[in-house]
Amino acid sequence: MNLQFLIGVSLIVSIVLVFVLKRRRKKGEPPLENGLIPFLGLAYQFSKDPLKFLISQQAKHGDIFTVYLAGRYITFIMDPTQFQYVIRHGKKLDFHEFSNEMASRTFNYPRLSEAKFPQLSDHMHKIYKIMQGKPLDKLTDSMMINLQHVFKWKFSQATDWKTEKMYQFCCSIMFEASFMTLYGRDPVADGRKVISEMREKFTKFDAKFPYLVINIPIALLGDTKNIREELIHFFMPTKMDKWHDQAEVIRARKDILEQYDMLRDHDKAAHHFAFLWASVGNTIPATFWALYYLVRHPEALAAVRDEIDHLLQSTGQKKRPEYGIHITREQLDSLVLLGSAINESLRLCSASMNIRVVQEDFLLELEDDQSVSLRKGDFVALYPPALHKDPEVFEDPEEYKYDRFVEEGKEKTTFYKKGKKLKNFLMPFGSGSTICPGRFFAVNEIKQFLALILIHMDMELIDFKPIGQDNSRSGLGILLPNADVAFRFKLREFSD
Ligand code: HEM
Repeated sequence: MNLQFLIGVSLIVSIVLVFVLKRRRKKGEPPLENGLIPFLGLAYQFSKDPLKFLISQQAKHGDIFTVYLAGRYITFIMDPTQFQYVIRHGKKLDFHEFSNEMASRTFNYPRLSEAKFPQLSDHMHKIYKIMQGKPLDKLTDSMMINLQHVFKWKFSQATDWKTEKMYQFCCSIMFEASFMTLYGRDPVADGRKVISEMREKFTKFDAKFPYLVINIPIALLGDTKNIREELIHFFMPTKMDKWHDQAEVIRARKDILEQYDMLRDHDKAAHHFAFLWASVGNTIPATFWALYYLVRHPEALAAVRDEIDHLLQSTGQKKRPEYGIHITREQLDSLVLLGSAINESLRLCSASMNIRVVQEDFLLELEDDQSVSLRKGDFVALYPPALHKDPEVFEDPEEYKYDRFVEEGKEKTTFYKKGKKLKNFLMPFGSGSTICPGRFFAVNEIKQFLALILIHMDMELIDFKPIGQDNSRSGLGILLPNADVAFRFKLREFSD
């Protein structure tokens, strides 16, 4: 038998199998697209350009449809006026099962099963409150101090133009300052060297993160397994015990993890590593896009800088080279133009898919007496980029408008679809009970970074060629740029 014959036979068998075994749509269920390739279904078409693919399915089937993607049936709800009906069904549409499995596999700790680790998941979620409300003030103040340490160390000499790659630049500053704010530092070892080693390994791990999430065996991902182990080892309890000035949220996580004898030191360290990923994995690219768009749009940069300069004046602070700026959380909140510029860049670069797993067969009731039958084990997904790029909600959605989220000097929160005011119009942080617990801190960090750099630096792009987005982590959070971009900066002249 020759090879061509064998390939031909397997192809025919696969097509017959797909046809015989393919799922059929039942009454009340959404339109179904199985695709032709066994197991993969339409995964290839989806991964090439998720937004384009989903919009084409929407044009074909309407706002709700089910697609077979890499072994999973996923029902997409495309109409944002219906999102709240999915979000409020926390029990029948659960996220934790999915995230727990995915996170334990990706970061290499045992699954948080109730039988083995009673209430561990609950305890961990309660701790997230320490990143909101009053405790956020302390975290924010500490970030400001650490950011200024890094700025002073890196830029005191930048009196002449200095050129750097912008993503690298944002990554090194945000990684170091966020790490020190959350985890503190070892007072004896050369903290800066340790953090920079960790950042290099983190960047390598992060590049493979999307493959781990979709369950590609780590053995096929080159050196990733060793790098992950090295990263986990940074957080072994014996090492962390030596670090001073840890944030309350990290101390509380350590205390909780210590209460579970079934967890090995390695497992505890892996949990800390997972939290590190959550805290910088999206914040770094989000910071990059926020800075990139501002530097690319000088009128936006000037307006935002003006707002910050006014705040400094009104609080009696002067821009001085010694980096002693203090901006409280309330003052950060009052910077509406800066907040709007950040929201606008999040609108353009965030691609976090909100996924829920259907816990039992049930009828999901939607607005206007609509309903849809869902099957146990299927996924339900909201894909915010379709909302973020919807011209009915955001006029000229491909354009960067730094003041899109400002109205009469205040934050604008009124956006409409089909004449209805949307409850969820910007969703970079997920939604409902699983919404990102670090979102307020994240926005504050980015504001602080931008405020400091606008106060202290003049900046210009060197590469004017517009950059695109790397779609490989589409569905997982903030997209990375598909290339880094050179820019130059120097210290602004300070006057009395
Ligand atoms: C721009 C920056 C950030 C973005 C876009 C982002 C986005 C997200 C998203 C989409 C989720 C999943 C929520 C869901 O699917 O419903 C999430 C979860 C999470 N985020 Fe963030 N995040 C950011 C920054 C942060 C920061 C700074 C921290 C901590 C300091 C943090 C901590 C977490 C944690 C711990 C979870 C998991 C929550 C759970 O266990 O349910 N995030 N984030």
